[in-house]
Amino acid sequence: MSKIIAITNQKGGVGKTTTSVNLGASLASLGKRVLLVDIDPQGNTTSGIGVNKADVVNCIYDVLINDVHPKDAIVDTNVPNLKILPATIQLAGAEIELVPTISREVRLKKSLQLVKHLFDYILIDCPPSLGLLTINSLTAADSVIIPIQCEYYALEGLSQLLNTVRLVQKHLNTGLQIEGVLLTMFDARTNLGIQVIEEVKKYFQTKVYQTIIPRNVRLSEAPSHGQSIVTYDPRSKGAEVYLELAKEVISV
Ligand SMILES: Nc1ncnc2c1ncn2[C@@H]1O[C@H](COP(=O)(O)OP(=O)(O)OP(=O)(O)O)[C@@H](O)[C@H]1O
Ligand SMILES: [Mg+2]
Repeated sequence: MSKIIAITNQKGGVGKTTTSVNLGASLASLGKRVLLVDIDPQGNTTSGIGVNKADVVNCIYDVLINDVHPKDAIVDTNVPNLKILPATIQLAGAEIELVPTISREVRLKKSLQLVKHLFDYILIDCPPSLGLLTINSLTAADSVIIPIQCEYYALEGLSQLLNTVRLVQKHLNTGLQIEGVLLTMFDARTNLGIQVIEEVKKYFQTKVYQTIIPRNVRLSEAPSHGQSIVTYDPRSKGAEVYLELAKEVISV
């Protein structure tokens, strides 16, 4: 059975893209057929997995706005079992161009329905906003993973995100669930990180993944080499924890 998971948090720089790429590659290394959907105009997942944006013929923009079939936009990555529907800067216009279009919130859902059967997991890397691209992602998804950075302002804005999830559940996608909450960039040397973990666990309880992603320099280096951690440094702590997370995701 295939599952569409949106990796979302409107807060910037919390580890959405790092999680999309490395969870995706880890699931693929466990034999799952995975599609990454880059719906962030920054296109960090696209470049981070080694796709040269200049070579992209059709991107997610063409799928959302020009009715291009997703099969004509999906490309292979350097990881077996892992494909990507890439984003380029063209997508920056989509947020505004979608506003007057018919069924603007369900465009991604309709497109992904056409290819869902080809994959075990579809991971959508959301932009840091709650605009129409994120609404499309939440409408298309079966569930959401919310990465939360282990730092002081971590919980700020979370009620707004959860409110958006509730609104989408009410009006657009009644089946939408919270897949899990992922603590990222944990630094064991600070008390603050431990406090954030306690607070997030108090709030989300069993929804919080056992796997906590620590700060790991190899994870931050990998994208500049166009690689996931699975191929960049499979022996690193970063590779180990994302593999653990993949096993947790599969186990539910
Ligand atoms: N566990 C980690 N250890 C070290 N660096 C990390 C880790 N996770 C993410 N980073 C780095 O932190 C920065 C932000 O991470 P990332 O791009 O994944 O966040 P994001 O939520 O996708 O950001 P945006 O909101 O801009 O899309 C990046 O430079 C990334 O390499
Ligand atoms: Mg990102």
